[in-house]
Amino acid sequence: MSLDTSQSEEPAIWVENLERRFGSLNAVDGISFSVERGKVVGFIGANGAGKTTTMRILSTLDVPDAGQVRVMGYDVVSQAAEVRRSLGWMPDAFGKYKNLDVMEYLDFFARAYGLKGALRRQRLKEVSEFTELDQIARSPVFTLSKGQSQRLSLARTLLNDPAVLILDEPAAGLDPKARVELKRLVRLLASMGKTLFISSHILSELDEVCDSLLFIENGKILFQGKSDDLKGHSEERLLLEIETEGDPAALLAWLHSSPAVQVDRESGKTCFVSIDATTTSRKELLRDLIKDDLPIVGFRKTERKLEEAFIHHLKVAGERKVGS
Ligand SMILES: Nc1ncnc2c1ncn2[C@@H]1O[C@H](COP(=O)(O)OP(=O)(O)OP(=O)(O)O)[C@@H](O)[C@H]1O
Repeated sequence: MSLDTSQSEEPAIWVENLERRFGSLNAVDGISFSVERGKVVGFIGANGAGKTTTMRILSTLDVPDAGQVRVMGYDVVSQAAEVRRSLGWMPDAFGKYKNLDVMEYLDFFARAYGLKGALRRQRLKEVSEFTELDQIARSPVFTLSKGQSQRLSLARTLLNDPAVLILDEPAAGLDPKARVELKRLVRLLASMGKTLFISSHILSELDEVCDSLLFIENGKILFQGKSDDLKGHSEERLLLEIETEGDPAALLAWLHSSPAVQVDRESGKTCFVSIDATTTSRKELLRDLIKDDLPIVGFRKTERKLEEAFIHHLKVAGERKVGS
C-alpha cells in the first residue's frame, strides 16, 4: 500500500522562497505563500510580473532555480507524477485541433489521462454537462467562441477530477456574459471543495469569487490577504466620506488636526478619511465637526475600490519603508 501524503493536512499549495531566473532576469524572485485546501485565491499582477512562470512551476512544467514548492503535500520536482495526478492546469492559450469536434477533443484528452471504458464515458458526461458543452458536443472546435473555448479548456482540465486547479488568465478576452458564466463555474467548483488558484492582470476581475488575493510585481509578492482588508473593511478601521458645503480647506485642516482621523485624499468638497473604530465612533466625529460649525452635508461609511485600495496599500508600504 502506498502512503498517500495528500491525506495529510498540508496546504493545497505551499511555496517557499521560490526563484526562477531567465539569464539575468529574476522572473520569480524568492516568493513564499500558501493556499489552504478548498480556497479560491486570485493571483494578480501586470503583464510580465511572474504569474505564468510561477503557475508553470506549480504545474510541474518548469522547475525552480531555488526554493521549494509542494502541491497537496507532494514536491513538484521529486514527486512530479503525484502532483500531476492532483492538479489541473488551464493555460492562457491552448492549441485547437481543427478536425475534432468538442466531444472528440475531450475524448482524446480523457484517453491521454488513461481513463478507460465506462469511467471515461462517465467523466466525459460529467464535465461536458458541468461546462454546458454537451449542448454543442458536435461543433467543430475551431468554430467555438472565446467563451466556449475557455469552457472547453476548463472541461479538459477537469477530466481527471483534480483537487487543485491552476487557471492562467481564464477571464482574458471574455465578454461580460462569458465572464459571469466563468465566475459561476468557479463558485461551483469551490463549493465542490476544489482549491483554485487563478491569475489575472485585472484587479477587480476576481474580487467577488476569491477568498483572498495575492499580488505579484517584478517577481515579488506585494500583498497577500483578503480583498476586504485591502479595501479598508476591518473591525478596527472605518472608512468615511465627509462632504462639506463650505470651504473644503477648512474641513481638511480640521480633519488633519484631529488625532483620531487619517486623511486619505480629498476631491472637491469631499474628504475620504479613515478612523480607528476602537477608539473613536462615527457619531462622536460627526458631533465634533458640527460642534465646530463645519457645514457638513454628507457623512457616509465607504470603501475603497479594489484598484484604489491596492495603490493605497503600495503607498502605505512605501511610506513604512522610507520611515524605517
Ligand atoms: N522562457 C523564458 N525565457 C526568458 N524569459 C522568460 C521566459 N518565460 C518568462 N520570461 C520572462 O519572465 C518574466 C515573467 O513572465 P511571466 O510570463 O511569468 O509573466 P506573467 O505575469 O504571466 O505575464 P503575462 O500576464 O504577460 O502572461 C517576463 O519578463 C518574461 O518575459
